[in-house]
Amino acid sequence: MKDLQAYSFKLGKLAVQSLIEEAELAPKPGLVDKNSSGSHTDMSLKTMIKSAKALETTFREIAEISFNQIPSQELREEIAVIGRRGEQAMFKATGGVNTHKGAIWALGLLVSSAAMDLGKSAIEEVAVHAGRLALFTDRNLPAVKTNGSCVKARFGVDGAKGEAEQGFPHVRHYGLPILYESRKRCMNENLCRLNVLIALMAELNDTCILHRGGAEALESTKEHAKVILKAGGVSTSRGWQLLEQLDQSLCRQKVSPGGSADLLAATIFMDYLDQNAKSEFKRHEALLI
Ligand SMILES: CC(C)(COP(=O)(O)OP(=O)(O)OC[C@H]1O[C@@H](n2cnc3c(N)ncnc32)[C@H](O[C@H]2O[C@H](COP(=O)(O)OP(=O)(O)OP(=O)(O)O)[C@@H](O)[C@H]2O)[C@@H]1O)[C@@H](O)C(=O)NCCC(=O)NCCS
Ligand SMILES: Nc1ncnc2[nH]cnc12
Repeated sequence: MKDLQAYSFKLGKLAVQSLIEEAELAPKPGLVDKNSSGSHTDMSLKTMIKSAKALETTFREIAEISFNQIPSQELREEIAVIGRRGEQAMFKATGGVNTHKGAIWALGLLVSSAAMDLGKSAIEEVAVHAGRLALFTDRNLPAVKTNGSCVKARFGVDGAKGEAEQGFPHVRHYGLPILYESRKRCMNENLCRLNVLIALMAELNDTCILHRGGAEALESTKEHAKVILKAGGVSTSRGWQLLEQLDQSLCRQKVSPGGSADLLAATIFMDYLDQNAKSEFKRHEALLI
């Protein structure tokens, strides 16, 4: 019982910390960061931080209810209730602004999965189990039109739901690998995380970009992000210059890669889980010597 409470508390803190670190990271093209509000007129870094902090209870409750469970219909619907309460807490904290809806979804599922076995699984498995949970239908989902549902119907993309149901492939195949590869190249952590964002933007069918800018904006954003990666990433002077140009271009179009920002937060969270598991393993090894 003590383990459960301590681990749930930790997961809640790590999820919030990941959201705050994502929000602060700068310069992020079109997004809110510590330098500017990007393409947004209704949010600032202050709003993002307030929103993130208001979600700690949500993540902790999701962790508590997921302890010792396996992905199931019942658990899926239980965390949906908590997740929707989290959305209300977010709207209350931000005065009605949608800062973190996609992040509540992604991190909620990942927290649930991490809590199922108290951190004994490798992070790959955490993402895959989160996907299994997402595959259960939430029978209480209110039938409301969302930006995501309209865009998915119009452009035939998977969106946030599909990303989760497939076990977060963009986090596993792009986010985490580029984070590790950038660290090997001895970049500072800021640059490593900016590279993660760019790698996600190069591949993701972000429904936020599609909603505000259509298919043309999505394609040009992906292409521009790919050129940054080809230039060696944001740590090269050419890559940095291209990053600044991308920011200017997205702000001019009032387009924002909110889905990529959520998956950056998910990547940061998964990396913290991994570091946590490794330090626990070392602690056990030391006890055995
Ligand atoms: C399954 C849900 C995610 C709902 O799905 P739906 O398809 O209805 O999607 P949306 O309501 O539109 O929200 C999805 C948000 O996910 C982010 N996102 C976008 N593309 C992707 C992608 N390819 N992969 C992963 N994630 C993606 C994105 O969130 C960020 O942007 C938000 C702002 O977006 P936007 O809606 O465009 O902005 P608004 O201000 O509202 O409008 P405009 O200003 O542009 O006019 C911001 O919040 C970021 O987080 C998408 O917005 C899920 O939410 C659901 O079913 N929840 C119910 C509860 C539940 O089951 N919870 C369980 C786990 S806790
Ligand atoms: N930093 C950010 N700016 C705008 N929208 C976001 N959604 C998630 N993170 C965001």
